[in-house]
Amino acid sequence: HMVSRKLQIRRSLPPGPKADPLIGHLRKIPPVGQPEVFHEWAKKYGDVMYLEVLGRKIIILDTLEAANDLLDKRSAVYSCRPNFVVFNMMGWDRGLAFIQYGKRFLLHRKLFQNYFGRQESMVFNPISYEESIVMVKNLMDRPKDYDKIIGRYTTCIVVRIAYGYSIKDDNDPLAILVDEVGKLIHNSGSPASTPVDFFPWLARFPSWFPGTYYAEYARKWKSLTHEFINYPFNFTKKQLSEGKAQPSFLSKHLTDLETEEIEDEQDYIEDIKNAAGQIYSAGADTSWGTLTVFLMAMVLHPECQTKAQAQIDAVCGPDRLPTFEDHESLPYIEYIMREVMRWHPIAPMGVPHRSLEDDVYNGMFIPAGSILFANIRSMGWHEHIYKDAPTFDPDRYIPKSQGGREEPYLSPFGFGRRICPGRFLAESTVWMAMAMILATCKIGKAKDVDEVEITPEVDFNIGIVNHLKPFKFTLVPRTAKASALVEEAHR
Ligand code: HEM
Repeated sequence: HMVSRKLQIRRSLPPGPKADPLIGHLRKIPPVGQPEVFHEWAKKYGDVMYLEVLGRKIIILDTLEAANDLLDKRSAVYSCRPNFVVFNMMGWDRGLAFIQYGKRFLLHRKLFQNYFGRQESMVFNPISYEESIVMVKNLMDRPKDYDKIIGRYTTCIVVRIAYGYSIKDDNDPLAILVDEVGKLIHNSGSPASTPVDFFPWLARFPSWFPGTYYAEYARKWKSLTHEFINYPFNFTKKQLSEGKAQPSFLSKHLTDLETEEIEDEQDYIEDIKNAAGQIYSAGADTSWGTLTVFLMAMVLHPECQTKAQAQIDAVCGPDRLPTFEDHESLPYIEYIMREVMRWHPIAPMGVPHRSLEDDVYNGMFIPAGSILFANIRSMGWHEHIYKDAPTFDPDRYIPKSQGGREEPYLSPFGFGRRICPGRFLAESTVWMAMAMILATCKIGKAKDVDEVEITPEVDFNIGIVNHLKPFKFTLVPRTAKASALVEEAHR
């Protein structure tokens, strides 16, 4: 009887490719290019696919409809996370992204939502504007350092917001910590090309794994994570006690403590400390990666750059730089941003959710404990929604009322109760950087020794957040006037 029931359940699981005994689909899942391969499979097996890897039940959602139906409309069931063993061992266990559904999750979620709501996030606009000027100034001076400069832009913003801390230069102790931790997070999914690195998110030690690679790795890095979370925390605490603290997420919550009744104050301080740490660990690399994709798009599509610059010139004229006030008047910049995020989302399969109860969807059985990935990358490839999907084409978002196709904005920020709480801040930082770069810089193809233009390859380092490998291009001030405006604003 048990066997027949098991068989019945198995039969009604979502379809998927045939699995190997014990290891399941492990050998079928490629180490890179997973979103692409899953999308191909989905054409054969359907929008909701079932895979099994080393005993873990995995569901891949290929359409926005399926992701919304489950992760959003049934969010009471689908808002937990898998146990991220490696990250927890490294000391990230109180960061919202990794917290399991429950009381602590609700607390952290509230902390983020109250501080980073749509309205609330507008308070950060002046920070993004200021930092974008520093960024273009540095880009003009040292274009070859573009990757570092853009990374510094996004880091400076989140660190100011989280701690009221201003990073001065590359030797700033916090800048160094951020670089170190970036490397750490990037390497934690894939120790080497072993079969475990099938998903950077789910890496863990299977019992047969040689040695104790992760355990050692995690131990080694735990103190660094600790330092990363504690160093700026202690800075702000000290500033507060000296009456010098700049407004920030942390200073607000530490100050509120003086008037609020909190049951376990020590524990609560741990929570706000880790939430502040999460602002910069979740907020910097993501926006950074997105902006390097933007640069790539501009190198490959000079026609889009020209169009954007014509719009900026028409709206801002020659005598001033773009500001957030221009957002409505510069729709083409908004379309470029949407298209960058659809073209190459830097978290192409988002962050996995875990289901808490058995469920049935369109006749398919989804067992409790399933790990669900929404293939955001492939959602941008559905030709019936995105015409010529592989092509970078910001015009696809032009409204119907203006003769356009009005294709929908494919939000890269995830779903349901886990949707990225920093999305409004992310959009404004990314938009500001794009507008400022387009207004003041000219991006082009680099030339090789024979004066032949180099067309860079779109090639990513794969991690939790994908990052374009360094590529060659040119960046110069658009005009002497643009350069002078930046110099002046920078002073
Ligand atoms: C372009 C930039 C960004 C992208 C593409 C991005 C994308 C995402 C995605 C896909 C998720 C997972 C959502 C899900 O599980 O369904 C997420 C979660 C999260 N993001 Fe972002 N994000 C960005 C910027 C930011 C910023 C600036 C912050 C800082 C406030 C932030 C804070 C977080 C946090 C705390 C979570 C975890 C939420 C949870 O587990 O409940 N993100 N983000």
